[in-house]
Amino acid sequence: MGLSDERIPKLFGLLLLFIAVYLTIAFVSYLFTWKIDQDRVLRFSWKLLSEDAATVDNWLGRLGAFLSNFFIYFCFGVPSFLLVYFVGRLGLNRLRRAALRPMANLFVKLMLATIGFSVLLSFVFGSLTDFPIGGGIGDYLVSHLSGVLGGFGVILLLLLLVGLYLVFEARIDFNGSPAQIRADVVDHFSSIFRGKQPARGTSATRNAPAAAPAGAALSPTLPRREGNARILAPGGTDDFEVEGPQTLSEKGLEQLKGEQMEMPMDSVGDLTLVTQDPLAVGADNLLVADGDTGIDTSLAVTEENQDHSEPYDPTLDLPSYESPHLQLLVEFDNQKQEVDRAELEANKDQIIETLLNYKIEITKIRATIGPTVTLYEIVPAPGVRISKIKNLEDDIALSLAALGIRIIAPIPGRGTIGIEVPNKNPQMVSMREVLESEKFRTAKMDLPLALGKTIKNEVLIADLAKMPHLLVAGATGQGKSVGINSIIMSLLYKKHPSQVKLVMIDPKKVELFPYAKLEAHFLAFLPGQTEPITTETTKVIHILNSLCIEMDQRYDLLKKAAARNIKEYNEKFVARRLNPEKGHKFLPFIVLIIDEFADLIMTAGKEVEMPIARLAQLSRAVGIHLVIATQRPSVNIITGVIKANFPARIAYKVTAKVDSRTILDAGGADQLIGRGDMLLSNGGDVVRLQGAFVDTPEVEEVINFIGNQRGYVEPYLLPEYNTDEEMAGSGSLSYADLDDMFEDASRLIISQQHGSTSMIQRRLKLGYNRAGRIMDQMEQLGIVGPAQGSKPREVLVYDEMELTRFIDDLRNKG
Ligand SMILES: Nc1ncnc2c1ncn2[C@@H]1O[C@H](COP(=O)(O)OP(=O)(O)OP(=O)(O)O)[C@@H](O)[C@H]1O
Repeated sequence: MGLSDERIPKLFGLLLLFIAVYLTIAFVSYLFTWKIDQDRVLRFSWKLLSEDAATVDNWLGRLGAFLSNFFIYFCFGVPSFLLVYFVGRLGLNRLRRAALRPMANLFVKLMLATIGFSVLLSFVFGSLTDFPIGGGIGDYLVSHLSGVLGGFGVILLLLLLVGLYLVFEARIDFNGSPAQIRADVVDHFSSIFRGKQPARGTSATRNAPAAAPAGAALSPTLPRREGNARILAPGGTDDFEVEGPQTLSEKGLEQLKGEQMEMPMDSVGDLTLVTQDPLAVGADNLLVADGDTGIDTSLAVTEENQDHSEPYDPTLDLPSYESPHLQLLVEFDNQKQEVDRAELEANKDQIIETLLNYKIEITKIRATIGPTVTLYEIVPAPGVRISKIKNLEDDIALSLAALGIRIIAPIPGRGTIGIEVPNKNPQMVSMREVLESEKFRTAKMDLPLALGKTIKNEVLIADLAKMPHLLVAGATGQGKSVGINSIIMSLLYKKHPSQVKLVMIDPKKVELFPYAKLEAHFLAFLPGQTEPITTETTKVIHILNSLCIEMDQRYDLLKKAAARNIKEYNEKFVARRLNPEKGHKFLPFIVLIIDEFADLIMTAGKEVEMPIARLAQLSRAVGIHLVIATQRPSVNIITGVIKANFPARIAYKVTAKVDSRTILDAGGADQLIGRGDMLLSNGGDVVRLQGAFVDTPEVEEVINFIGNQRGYVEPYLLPEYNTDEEMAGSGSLSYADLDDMFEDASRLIISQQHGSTSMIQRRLKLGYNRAGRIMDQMEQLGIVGPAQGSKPREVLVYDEMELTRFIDDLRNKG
């Protein structure tokens, strides 16, 4: 029986945990038994282990006595406990199969701390006690240092070391008040011990964009080294000076010469952060600030229940639910793929030459190596106009003639030009590595999506809740289905079934089919629906309208709770300030996923388009978000109405520039290279990403893992949508019956969201009777609610497009 790869690190982890516990007990015991045991241990040394005659008092026997004496007496004294802590952490790390790199960092830090503390303890307490408090190493260093620096000098040295640590590692800003500085220091150390990335800088500056560390720089004036090609790992950055003075960054080259730079894929190494990435917009930039939800809550009646017992925990509905673990996903071993120095040089030369052909001189080229493409950022010579390069974009691309060249002229916010050239050996970005990344694991977003990696190898996590809807388009076979799966996987990995529900629509009946197994956990559908994934167009229309009703109902709940959005509402509910007996309930986010909406638009047109538009316009505040995908990026599918309501868009490779324009309002998607290479646009910024890859078997593993667990007894049902009722409402009314001013009056009422007859009278200069008749017609069509005495009527339609649909329907009925 062989052990699978997966189990070996776990076994190792368990062993390390055992060692950590063993050493802890032995060390604690040493504190009490050292005096009695020390003679015996020193007498026998390591022979103690085989000397049956020797007896010791250490709670863990001769081995315990030997090891604790070795570490505490001979080595580091009491700070030896820090090393035991490290062994424990390493054990946990192996057990969870997390990234190893942070462990190396932790080891270095703990080692330095151990030595530092042993010196400190020896120095301060060494002469006061017989106990080897700072250990042999601490005593040795203190005796030598005091000889050289004197006692006072040692104190100063220790203070200097502490100061250096606080300035360089903890990045404490000493400008703050003493309390603030203290809080930052405590924060820093506690985050180390909690195993988080230590907090750096002050609480005030911590959220500011990271300062850019210096990067590696290479000069093209250096001899070419083909044949002796230096290897650069993806994410590395290279500068080439074309002319002009050598820059300081030359130093970087000297340090890097002949070295092989490898970067772990789950982190952004120093090299990648040479500059604030001109293209890669971090997740924060993608987030749209919570806007006004349009609900006037000032008059709303708050139904607050003053029960301040334990907060409500929605996850207790399924208390034993276990989120899928990362081992269900495949770990790709592709860290070895690198970009060849010769490849970089050749591309650089070709770019310079091509530009020279067009009489464009440049002063500097910098290369940033991403997983799929390398970005060459060019600084044009003074006097060269960016517009000239922009105009020559197509010619330049043609001259460079490699598939997938994209020119960004200029890179937004910088006076430079970007040329992206595909790497010979593109690197796969696995779902597992993005989900495993610190960024995803610590993401505090409502609906985090791990989309892939930027040109700088940074994992990009976007919050769907803030997008707030996503349009995904691209030609067939370029990665759209994989992309949709990675979006769903992100949610499944991060969320409990009580927190998010998925409504899935799949007219092609293939892509989303496996998710049916999540029926009792993550899916939401209509009552009486036999297949949890909706495929038929008529059902799709029902489900979309049902979601509109769900949205309206949620708005009502929010209004009653005087909450502006789902977050505020749920916060109140969790704090038990809303009474469930009055209809309040915890509201999960709802994500509607439509894989291939082209077929729907083609067959049902406005009937599908309008509820999608209505949802997209209004559903954000109540936690309903849409992800719609198509492989037919033409204007009759991605209509103006759809586009206007989906600011966040993903484009995979398309065949023609016009398709790219249809999706993104910009070219570029036609120059992608496929296989998950994509552009993410969020209201203007376009970021190139290599999408995370997840294969169907992996998806199935995750689905089975969840599906085989106990789920809800009742699935999450959306409100009934009854077309008959709607028909009955307008049944007696035909288009011809409508008043000539009906449309104008309705538009007025909807735009003002104020259902008053006197307003129609006043604004449209109509008599009382006529205005009243129009109001009745509106009620019959369900545009406004019934009369409420002297109060204005409730307006039931939120936007004019919905009105257009009503009127079109009526007109078509004749
Ligand atoms: N992120 C990715 N990384 C690497 N390869 C990918 C990635 N995404 C897709 N591919 C490759 O491209 C192939 C097609 O991807 P996918 O099935 O997602 O395309 P699609 O656009 O959905 O196609 P269709 O429209 O026919 O369903 C995959 O089988 C895979 O080999």
